[in-house]
Amino acid sequence: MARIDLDHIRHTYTASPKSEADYALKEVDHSWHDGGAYALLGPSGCGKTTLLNIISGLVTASEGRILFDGKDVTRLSPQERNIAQVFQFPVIYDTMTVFDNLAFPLRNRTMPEADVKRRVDEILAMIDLGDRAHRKARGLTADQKQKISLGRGLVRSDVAAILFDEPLTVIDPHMKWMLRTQLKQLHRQFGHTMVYVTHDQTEALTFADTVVVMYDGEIVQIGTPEELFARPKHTFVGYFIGSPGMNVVPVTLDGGTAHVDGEAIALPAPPRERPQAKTELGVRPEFVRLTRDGMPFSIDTVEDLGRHRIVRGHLGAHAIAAVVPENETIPAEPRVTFDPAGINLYADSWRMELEG
Ligand SMILES: Nc1ncnc2c1ncn2[C@@H]1O[C@H](COP(=O)(O)OP(=O)(O)OP(=O)(O)O)[C@@H](O)[C@H]1O
Repeated sequence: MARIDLDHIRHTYTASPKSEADYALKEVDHSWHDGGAYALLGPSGCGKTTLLNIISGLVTASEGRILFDGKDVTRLSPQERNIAQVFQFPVIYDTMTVFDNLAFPLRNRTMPEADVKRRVDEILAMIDLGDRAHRKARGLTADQKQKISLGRGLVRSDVAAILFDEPLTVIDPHMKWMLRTQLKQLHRQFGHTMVYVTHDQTEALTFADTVVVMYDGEIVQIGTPEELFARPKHTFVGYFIGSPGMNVVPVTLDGGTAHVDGEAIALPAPPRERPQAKTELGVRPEFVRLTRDGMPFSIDTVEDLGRHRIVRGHLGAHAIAAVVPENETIPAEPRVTFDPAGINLYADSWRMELEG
């Protein structure tokens, strides 16, 4: 397994890029530690696959270097980098049996047959295909074939990293949950460096220790699921992670107070700098309280999810969502307050540090 250093990587698919907008991947300069479980999370087109393919060697970055354990692998092929990669759709040998598909990467490296059998049997149990081991892959369903692909990615324990590109797209929802849990267990057991691309926050947050959130060709935050929830560095992170996402309202600032539509909101502390830029206040629905005192609030809808309700309404012209626990009553004429512990401030979409 390897530490991965992304040294000032940039990538463009354009022959002669003229501006930053021509880069599918803006500058990435990070170290990912040996044995880490990383998820690359972001919407379609934000550059996740480009970054993953740069790590695997399927794409050579236009600029910068990539190092595995300090060794420059920028110009090396995926085989030379010793990487396992699992794609969105099955990549298997249809005419081979399930067992032989899984054994192939091991036999290629001349592993003794007894060890091949032990390892393949372990993986077959994990992907729940033990009873089909000696069937040809050709006759299997799409999700069974994808499980073989996943198994092939996991079968070797001597790879530098295992890369997954939306590997569970064709798997049915229940199996998805099981495989994700097993991947996590496997990671704990063997400590592989794993990088997992997805646009699904549940998949990212349950799989990874560290989530890398991408937006428009840029990494906007790298953090634990808890950090992304409590302190989104960019309004996009607040909006993209969480269900519903963070409420964001434009404010003007006056020391330790934010003003929205003539209403004053006490901040936990004044911001360190005086921003010239567009300022916004972000508060997750879990920190919005519906009370009898506070700012005027009109309710549009109440959605009962069993354990809590999601109340959507308006503070002046601004849409606000609140999560209300099942055991709390919603006042007949509700007003709204924001728990200071959940308040974040943003200048031009980037989080501002507060004093103290
Ligand atoms: N081979 C290519 N040639 C030209 N442009 C490309 C190529 N591959 C990707 N792009 C462009 O680069 C940008 C990033 O694409 P990329 O596939 O890396 O994003 P993504 O986050 O993985 O999206 P998705 O989830 O849809 O795969 C997009 O604007 C895409 O159109």
